[in-house]
Amino acid sequence: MMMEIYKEFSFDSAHYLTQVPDGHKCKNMHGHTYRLRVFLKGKPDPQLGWIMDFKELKDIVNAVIDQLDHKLINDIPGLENPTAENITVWIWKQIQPMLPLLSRIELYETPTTGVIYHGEAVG
Ligand SMILES: Nc1nc2c(c(=O)[nH]1)N=C([C@H](O)[C@H](O)COP(=O)(O)OP(=O)(O)OP(=O)(O)O)CN2
Ligand SMILES: [Zn+2]
Repeated sequence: MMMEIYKEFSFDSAHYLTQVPDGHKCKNMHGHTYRLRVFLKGKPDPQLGWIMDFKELKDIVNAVIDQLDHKLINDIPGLENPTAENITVWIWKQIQPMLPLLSRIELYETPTTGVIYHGEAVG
């Protein structure tokens, strides 16, 4: 029985976009309360009755989010142009090696804007 589980996180960060034209509002430093949903896909273990312990998932993702929370994201190597798209791929690359069942992440930059990413197909 295949299922998806998810856990939601949030972090508060500052950023500015480096590649937008002069005059674009996002060239100015500003902040967001980002919301992140991390999805895992798999079959529940018959004994434990779960795909993965939410607590274990929380600890893995929080260790990565701690690098972003209350930071200027532009200062982080690889995130010099921190669009929602680039932050999403960065988070995926950080957590995927520890989460083999990772199926999708969703990053919401505002209540009305976000990115959904399924990773790159292997091969
Ligand atoms: N494709 C993308 N477009 C934009 C990004 C992005 O990361 N990817 N980022 C920004 C800004 O950083 C910021 O998110 C502003 O976005 P916007 O939706 O304009 O935010 P508002 O809060 O002003 O939106 P309202 O719906 O008007 O309140 C811009 N674009
Ligand atoms: Zn922004």
